[in-house]
Amino acid sequence: MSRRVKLVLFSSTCAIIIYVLRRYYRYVILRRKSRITNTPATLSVNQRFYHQLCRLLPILIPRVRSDSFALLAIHLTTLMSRTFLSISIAHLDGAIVKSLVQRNHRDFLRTICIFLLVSVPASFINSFIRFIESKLALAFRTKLTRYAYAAYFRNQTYYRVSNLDTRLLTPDQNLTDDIETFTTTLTHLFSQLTKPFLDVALISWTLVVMVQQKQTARGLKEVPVLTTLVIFLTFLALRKLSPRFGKLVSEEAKKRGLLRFAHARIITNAEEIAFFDGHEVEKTWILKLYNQLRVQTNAIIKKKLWFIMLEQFLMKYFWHSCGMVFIAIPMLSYRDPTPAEDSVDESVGISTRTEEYTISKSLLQSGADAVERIISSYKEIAVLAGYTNRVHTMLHVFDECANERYQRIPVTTDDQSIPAIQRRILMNQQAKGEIIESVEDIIAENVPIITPNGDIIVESLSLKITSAMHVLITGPNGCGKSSFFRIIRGLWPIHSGRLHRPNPSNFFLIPQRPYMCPGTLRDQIIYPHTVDQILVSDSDLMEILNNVELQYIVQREGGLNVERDWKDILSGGEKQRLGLARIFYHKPKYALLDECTSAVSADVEGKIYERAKQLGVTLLTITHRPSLWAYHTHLLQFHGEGQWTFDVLNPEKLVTLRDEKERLEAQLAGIPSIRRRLSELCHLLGEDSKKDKP
Ligand SMILES: Nc1ncnc2c1ncn2[C@@H]1O[C@H](COP(=O)(O)OP(=O)(O)OP(=O)(O)O)[C@@H](O)[C@H]1O
Repeated sequence: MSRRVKLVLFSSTCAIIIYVLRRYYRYVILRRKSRITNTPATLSVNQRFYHQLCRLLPILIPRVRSDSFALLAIHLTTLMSRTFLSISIAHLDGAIVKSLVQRNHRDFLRTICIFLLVSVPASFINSFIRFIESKLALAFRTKLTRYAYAAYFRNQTYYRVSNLDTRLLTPDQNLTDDIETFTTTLTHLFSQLTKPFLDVALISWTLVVMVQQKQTARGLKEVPVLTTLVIFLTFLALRKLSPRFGKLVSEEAKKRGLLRFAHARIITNAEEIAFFDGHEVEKTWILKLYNQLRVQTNAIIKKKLWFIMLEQFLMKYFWHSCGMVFIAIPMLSYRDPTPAEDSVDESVGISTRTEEYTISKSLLQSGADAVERIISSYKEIAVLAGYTNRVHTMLHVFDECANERYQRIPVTTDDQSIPAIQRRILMNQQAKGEIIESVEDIIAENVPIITPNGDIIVESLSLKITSAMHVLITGPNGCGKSSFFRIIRGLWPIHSGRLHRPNPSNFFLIPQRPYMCPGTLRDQIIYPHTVDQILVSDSDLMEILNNVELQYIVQREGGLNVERDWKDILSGGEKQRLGLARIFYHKPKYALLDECTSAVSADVEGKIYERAKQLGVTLLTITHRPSLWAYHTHLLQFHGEGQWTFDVLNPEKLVTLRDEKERLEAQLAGIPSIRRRLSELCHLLGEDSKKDKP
């Protein structure tokens, strides 16, 4: 090896080592910084990205004997065969040119025929690569979607993610678009990168073999070193100047999700918006979100413009010039033939050199294309980093929420006037209350009711509800009645104290606006059971509908098996009664009734309550309706500002108190008109009112 080559090799190695060390140092500093500030590190191609990707890959390829692994193996084999085909096509190219220069008709026809024969599998393989790439992307997507759905529907994560945690603004988008884009980008990159790497390896090998066969040509040995150096320097320049595509596309995806969420909200609340004529407000809001998305997309387009320009200059024109120089070195340094060699037929020498030139040019061209693809996929890798982060964060948040570790926008507070328990919540510390599963009773021992935002509604609640009690829950708006249900059903965490309660399956909530699931009328009654889990016959279902005075609906809609958009075709009262029918099907230990009869007539309401009590269901009812007092034995009253009382309910006493309250209210309502009349009389008589005299 000459001194010049050694020097070039040494300086290239030093440059690579310095580069790797600098990258590592930057990663360590970034990690430390993100730990201190509790913020995620920047979204770029770094150790964090590799770490996240490595955690996702086992989900995509769980076992060697999985369909995704088989597809991956087929894909890799196909990519390899295409590389071999490219090399043989380059050799065939050279042979065609050689036969042309030699004017050898037979060889020319033979090589053309071989070329045509090779092009048949080559075309098939090209199309097959796309086919297998799509299949692989679909297999990855299916695996990841199934995994994510399992996590999303575990331990009420779907509720916790939206209500108790603020990290995922649009989980619907994470579960659909993000997973799809992540898997397609990953699969595409696999093809984009595997083939060029194979190409570079095999082409370099072929070129090195050719170089070794041409020991006589000066300058040939430096070509591989110089090529590597040019490629490395180009990579460094592009790496340094590349915008942060990962962060940009991740932001874009977030904004797209918010826009979609706003559209979904309009569809859900279309009737209310139409009644209010609220379209202008909604349009302004939607346009604002769209504009935010437009600005972000525009920023990406602009950044891409100059970056692609730079890429094109370096990898197309600069490399082309370098390639021509490298090919020219051995050609120009070709020494004159010795007298012995002179005897060889000169036309054979020229044709061989032309063949070698064509092969080298073709191979160098393919090699350059391959390296160009590797380097330009840096952009795509950055995009992949953005989506990897979104998918990884989604799964991480699902996991944390399932294990009751929530995060809202973190607030660091030393304000001593804030109660310690609230400070803990604001600083995202884990709930410390204790839940003990009991057989029958609900016993709360100093349990506070605290919203996910950390607002303390009730500081400490202690009571015992047995299955023989039917509890009426009343109080002003926002005092914590529904929150009490959320606490005993386990939707909200308990931050201190102790709660004994039966297994959550013993509770059944009927809200004011019951959820109508997609499916048949039968599905509505048995929800959340499916037809495979059904416990009763059709005649029992008719009996259930009879209990809520809804049997006519079967005839009206055309049977139990008919599918409708039940949310739209039933009236408010019918929906409430259908919701109540679920109690008669499931017969839970505790029915949590949250103003669920507000649109039901009093006589039907009474019948439903009586029937439910006969079935042995314990009723916990939130209501403002006095007509329901008669069906309850105890009263839990929230008075607001954290005050509450729990006592035996005496309906007669309550009726008397209510009558007195209504009488006083009526008297007070009359006072302004009495005052007005009095001042008129004073004016007519020209006298002062006695009331004004001291
Ligand atoms: N998911 C949530 N995140 C944060 N705060 C919430 C959440 N849900 C309810 N709250 C707050 O908790 C407080 C109590 O709400 P809750 O629904 O228990 O009231 P309520 O007594 O049932 O009122 P109403 O009679 O109006 O239904 C309210 O101030 C409300 O703003």
